[in-house]
Amino acid sequence: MTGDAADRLLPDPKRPFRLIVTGGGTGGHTYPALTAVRTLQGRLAATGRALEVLWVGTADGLEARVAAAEGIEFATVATGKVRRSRNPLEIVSNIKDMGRALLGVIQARSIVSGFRPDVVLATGGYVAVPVGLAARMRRRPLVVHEQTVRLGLANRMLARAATRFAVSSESTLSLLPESVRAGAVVTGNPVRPEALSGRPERAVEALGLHGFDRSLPTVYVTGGAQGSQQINTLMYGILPWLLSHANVIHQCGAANLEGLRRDAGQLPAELAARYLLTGFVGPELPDVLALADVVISRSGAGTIAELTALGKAAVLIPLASSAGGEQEHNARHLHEAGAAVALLGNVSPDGLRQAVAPLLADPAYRADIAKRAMAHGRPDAADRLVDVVLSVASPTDGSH
Ligand SMILES: CC(=O)N[C@H]1[C@@H](OP(=O)(O)OP(=O)(O)OC[C@H]2O[C@@H](n3ccc(=O)[nH]c3=O)[C@H](O)[C@@H]2O)O[C@H](CO)[C@@H](O)[C@@H]1O
Repeated sequence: MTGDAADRLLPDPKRPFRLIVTGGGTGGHTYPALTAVRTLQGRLAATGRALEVLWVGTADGLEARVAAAEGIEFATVATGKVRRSRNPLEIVSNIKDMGRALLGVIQARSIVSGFRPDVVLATGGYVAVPVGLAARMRRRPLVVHEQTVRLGLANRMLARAATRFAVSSESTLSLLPESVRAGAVVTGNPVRPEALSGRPERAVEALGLHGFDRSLPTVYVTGGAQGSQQINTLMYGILPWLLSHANVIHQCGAANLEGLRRDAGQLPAELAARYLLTGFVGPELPDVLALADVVISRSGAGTIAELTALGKAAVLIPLASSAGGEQEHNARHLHEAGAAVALLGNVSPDGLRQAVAPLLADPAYRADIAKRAMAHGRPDAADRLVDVVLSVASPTDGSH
């Protein structure tokens, strides 16, 4: 949709567009929400219109910190976790949580009535449930977005309340109730715009990678936001070999950094010069991705969205216990399309070495996988989601 469409939806161009965004708990729910907000803001600004945003989340979730850092107004509601258990102790917790969930709905109703949003955008996590239900009760348009191929519990609960249900992958459509599927739309998973515009040289400067041998390929190893002990262990099984063929940036998770630093201290100096070990890659992430020729990674939804939007050759080692096996699904799906190399089941250091070696040795093979990966990317996912938000927008008439 263009700015013209936004004009049609908001007869009074001076009146700011009002959005309630809700979702959080983890980065997976938080960052796509933030990207959608920023994209909507940009689209409205292009037509000279302001955006008023209220983020409804939990005080201890990542979304509270992100909203504060971005200067987004923030409100909290009570949330309750729903467990499926017959354990008597858990039943007591469940009753308490149901009470909190009810309180959350009452609080959310009052927030929605007070803010009078043109649209409510929910991106998953427990907190999205009361806010989504309140949107329905107050008859405000509700857009629900699912990031992963499997439906999260919160989104399953909200599916029937949604005005439009947006998913990141075609394969999720069949999991939606039939009545919801008809109006569902595949947008992809919004990738923060800066992730797509990294520059290799900036990574070298910012991270002090002056010992890297630029005639060799660079491998970025990542275990997702928390790091992965499985990937760390595999890496230390192949590290001297890997460093004799490549430069390596290894994101190991903040909690694992100290222990691995001691092991890295054993590397010969000429190999150590080509190795950067870090707990978490912060604002340099886009530049690190730009520098990487090969990525060894978990297959969480956010990472997959970035790697495919950019077109990166990747070896994927899914987290076996991810909800509904979604990481395994992501990895297998790309592997079957020749768009990544997936290592499933019990992975050995030798298995990893055999998967990585041809990617390092053969730039044409690497480029082919990268090209196929890119065919799965949706760099315009945030724009598509914003299209959906604008298409359901209904100006409030003050009667709610
Ligand atoms: C352990 C777990 O429950 N994982 C889930 C979690 O993954 P998790 O949040 O770990 O992984 P995702 O791949 O979704 O997102 C990670 C995000 O953090 C960024 N990043 C990562 C490391 C780093 O050092 N710096 C950095 O900025 C990545 O670029 C990416 O944008 O939510 C995802 C849903 O979205 C799910 O698919 C995963 O199964």
